[in-house]
Amino acid sequence: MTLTWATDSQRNPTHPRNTAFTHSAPQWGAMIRFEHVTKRYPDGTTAVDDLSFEVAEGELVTLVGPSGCGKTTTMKMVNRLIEPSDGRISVDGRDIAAVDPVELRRGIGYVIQQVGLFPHKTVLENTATVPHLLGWSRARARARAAELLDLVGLDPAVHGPRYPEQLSGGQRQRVGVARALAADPPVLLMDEPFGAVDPVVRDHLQSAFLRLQSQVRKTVLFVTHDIEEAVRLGDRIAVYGQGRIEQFDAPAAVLGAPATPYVADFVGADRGLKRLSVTPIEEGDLEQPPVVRLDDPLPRELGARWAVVLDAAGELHGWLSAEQARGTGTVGERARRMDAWLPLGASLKQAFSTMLQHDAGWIAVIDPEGTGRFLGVLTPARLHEALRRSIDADAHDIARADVALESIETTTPG
Ligand SMILES: Nc1ncnc2c1ncn2[C@@H]1O[C@H](COP(=O)(O)OP(=O)(O)OP(=O)(O)O)[C@@H](O)[C@H]1O
Repeated sequence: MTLTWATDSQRNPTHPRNTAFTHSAPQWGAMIRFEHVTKRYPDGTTAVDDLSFEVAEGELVTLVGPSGCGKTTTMKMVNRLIEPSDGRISVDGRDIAAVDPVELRRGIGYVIQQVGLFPHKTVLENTATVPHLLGWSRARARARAAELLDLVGLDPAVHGPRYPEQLSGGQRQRVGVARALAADPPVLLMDEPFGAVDPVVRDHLQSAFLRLQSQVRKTVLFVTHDIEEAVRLGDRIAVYGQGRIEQFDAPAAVLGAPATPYVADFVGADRGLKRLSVTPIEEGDLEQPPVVRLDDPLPRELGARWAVVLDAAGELHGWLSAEQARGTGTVGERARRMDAWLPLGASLKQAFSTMLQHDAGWIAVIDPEGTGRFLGVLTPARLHEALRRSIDADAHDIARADVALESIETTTPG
């Protein structure tokens, strides 16, 4: 499949997604900028109060907070479904007050909880809606729609001809995402898009969306009231109090150093556990067990309780215990399949959950680039060390920031 979306931010080492535990503002260009934005509704409610923040190009920012704190109002001001009472919002450098709302919305995909698919149109037709409106030829719009369905994990041949009511809730949300992306908008607004599905489906949708975002690198504002979702998806998180942002920071920083007692309370006492979601498995976390090949003769002595079994191409096949190694024949005749594996860069939470799911004492870690190359194994002890590393690194960063601040204060004349 060939996609024409911009992916420059993917290669940019200063991009927020590529710099772990970013505390500072992004160095990449701002795509969405709020400057002193206030929204007062006619009945006197101040939904958003003097809000200023920036979202970098290709960055995914989650807006999280309790019901009624102003998240949806913030989001709807970006595509001018709601007009601010005060302040200025710009998208890609243009003050949106001066942009025709219809033109503005062409560059902004919008995904909401109740997907709002047209019931009398097929999934493929639904997905092709915006390209049609933009005047694309029928063939081009349908080809694009098929490509998008594939990208969100639906088979265009199977699901494309169906009607929305013939899909599950999770599948409908995927169509909603595909439809929002169909005209290739640089900006995506997502308002609790996965709020109406059960936790298991939600988990799948989040994983699928993260994979998708790593390919398409849209600038995303994502509203949720679920701190776990905010932490898992966001490059940075805006934690809302009443109409104001209490903290705007990388997930690890929000978990590691809540800026106010309100944020600490919102994040919850189990924030150490939530940290598992934002700490990736790194190569240095892996152990190197003995390795044998599928067509090797059984080695008799492994020198360990088990060994990893690779196929001729070096891809993970399974494992072999010390007892199984003692017979005669080839490794392939005795090896067991290994289902507990993850790509490098998956979160420690995924690692922990995979261990539990497969009742495995360790998990294999493979190359994330799709080659399937075996890199090493993660054990519970190493998982614990990785978690400690993450906490220590954060404490160190925060201490460093304090030192930097002190030295500015002490060296500033006057
Ligand atoms: N049209 C309106 N008129 C008056 N007040 C409104 C209007 N729309 C929203 N509000 C109020 O503005 C505040 C912020 O609402 P908003 O929908 O932005 O919150 P939210 O954080 O998205 O909440 P939720 O998570 O429940 O969707 C709330 O107090 C809400 O009652």
